[in-house]
Amino acid sequence: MLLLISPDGVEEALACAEAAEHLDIVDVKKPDEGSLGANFPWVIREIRAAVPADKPVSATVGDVPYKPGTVAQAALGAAVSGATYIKVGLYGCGTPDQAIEVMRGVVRAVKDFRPDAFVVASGYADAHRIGCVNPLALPDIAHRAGADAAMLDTAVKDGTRLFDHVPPDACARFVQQAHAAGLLAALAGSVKREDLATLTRIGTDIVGVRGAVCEGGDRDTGRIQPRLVASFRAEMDRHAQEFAATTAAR
Ligand SMILES: O=C[C@H](O)COP(=O)(O)O
Repeated sequence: MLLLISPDGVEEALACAEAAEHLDIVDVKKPDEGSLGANFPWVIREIRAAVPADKPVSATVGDVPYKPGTVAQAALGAAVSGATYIKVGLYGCGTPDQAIEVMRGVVRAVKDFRPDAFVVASGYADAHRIGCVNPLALPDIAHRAGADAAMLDTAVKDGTRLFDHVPPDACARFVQQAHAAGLLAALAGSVKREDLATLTRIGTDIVGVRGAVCEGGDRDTGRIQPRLVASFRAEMDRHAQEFAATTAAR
């Protein structure tokens, strides 16, 4: 399982760079603009320059409206700024057809510019709270749009977590459907260390975190700490080893 960490700016990206050996993807975000809030192009550029070259930089395009042209142009902006993972939160899409239309525009805009870029279609585990597309439709949406991964996060950061809204069995189906479509499955949403056993068992490819690696576990007032990134990674590795041993013993 890959570890994606979401800094809110250059200072936290430097903390990620310090912990680079423990993480896989640095995900530029602007949390005060929403769960998948988009940061400025110059911040993406500065973070790309600050993070070791072998670590991919991801950028969120925002909690986007159902405006396919606007979103495609924003996604290209993230790619031009140096992100190679482009994440789109389909906040304003009420139906799978709307979400596919938005994602098709993003895939074309990004891949025309950079064919090896990795496009992530993200829905929200707590979609029922904001009236957006069913989270379990994301693998099919991502597949039909030509994206590379389907993701879930939570829209409302009020302490509720991924599994409060989409229980482990449903997340397992999400992962299976993504894999059946040839996609990676990424899961996030106030994930904590105690969720790692389940995320490992169900075959999650990428886990996204912020709060869990911030001081005090607080994604808003805490700052990302390299030592928390290292200990989160150690816990991931422990679960991966335990899971491998259990599977081998069967
Ligand atoms: O993409 C991952 C998100 O930044 C998750 O943030 P969170 O762990 O604070 O919910």
